[in-house]
Amino acid sequence: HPTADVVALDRDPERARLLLPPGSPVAVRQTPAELAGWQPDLVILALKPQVLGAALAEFIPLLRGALVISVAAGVGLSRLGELLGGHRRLVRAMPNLPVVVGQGMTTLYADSPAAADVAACTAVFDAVGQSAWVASEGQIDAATAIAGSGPAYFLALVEQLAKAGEAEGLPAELAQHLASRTFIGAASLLQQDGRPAATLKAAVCSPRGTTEAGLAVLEQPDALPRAVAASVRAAHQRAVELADA
Ligand SMILES: NC(=O)C1=CN([C@@H]2O[C@H](COP(=O)(O)OP(=O)(O)OC[C@H]3O[C@@H](n4cnc5c(N)ncnc54)[C@H](OP(=O)(O)O)[C@@H]3O)[C@@H](O)[C@H]2O)C=CC1
Ligand SMILES: O=C(O)[C@@H]1CCC=N1
Repeated sequence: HPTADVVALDRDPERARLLLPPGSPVAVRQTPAELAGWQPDLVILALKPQVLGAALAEFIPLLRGALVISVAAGVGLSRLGELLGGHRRLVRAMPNLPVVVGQGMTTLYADSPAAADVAACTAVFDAVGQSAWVASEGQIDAATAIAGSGPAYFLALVEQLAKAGEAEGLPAELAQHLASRTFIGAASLLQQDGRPAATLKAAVCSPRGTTEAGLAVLEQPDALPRAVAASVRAAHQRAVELADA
């Protein structure tokens, strides 16, 4: 936000500065103690679930009065509240990696949040893509398995498509280029056209053509449908496990 004072805390401030664009007004500090006396309105905790338990105590003095957003996969509001000394103005967010190019999809949940807090969180995550609030905390873990981890699934498919292209006789570099441009093109089409994926998929299939032949294999119940369902189930399960990490 152009008028906000933004401070990034990172154990390695030099590395953090390298992530900021030249001339960025964001200040970088190493420890919460360096911000003693400052009362931020909004704090985003972007630590791994496994380190939250050990790391959060030193943040408690900084957070008084702040709206706190955690992006940690799996870690529930009740545990976050305990780790933050009973802090209650808490929101769970699950963004995804495309936030770095302004195309993120973030899922949000809080227990009975104030309207102003909903508006503040929505503004933060809409600035880097789109956001959606879910009705129950459990849905955040399911959304993590879809949108949080999802970019990696699609990128894994691009990898496999490129490998398959190579196996069919294309040069490796060309196969990679074809696979990634096809992925980007299909995603742009989905975005701009507005019709559901199933409808656009049907538009690619010429009667008795090549796509039908490919999909007949890919969409066998034991192939893509099973692999995707099992992968999402494993990611969802892992989010639930991380609650106790
Ligand atoms: N990657 C993704 O696409 C998404 C990740 N998330 C969530 O974001 C969080 C971060 O994940 P991710 O960015 O992938 O992980 P990273 O390991 O890249 O980032 C974790 C950061 O926390 C720092 N850190 C570790 N221990 C401490 C500590 N004790 N005190 C202060 N800082 C510490 C790490 O520093 P150092 O490198 O020095 O260890 C690192 O900068 C996780 O909770 C994850 O669930 C949510 C949505 C999507
Ligand atoms: O892999 C993870 O645990 C995190 C959460 C969603 C994406 N990355």
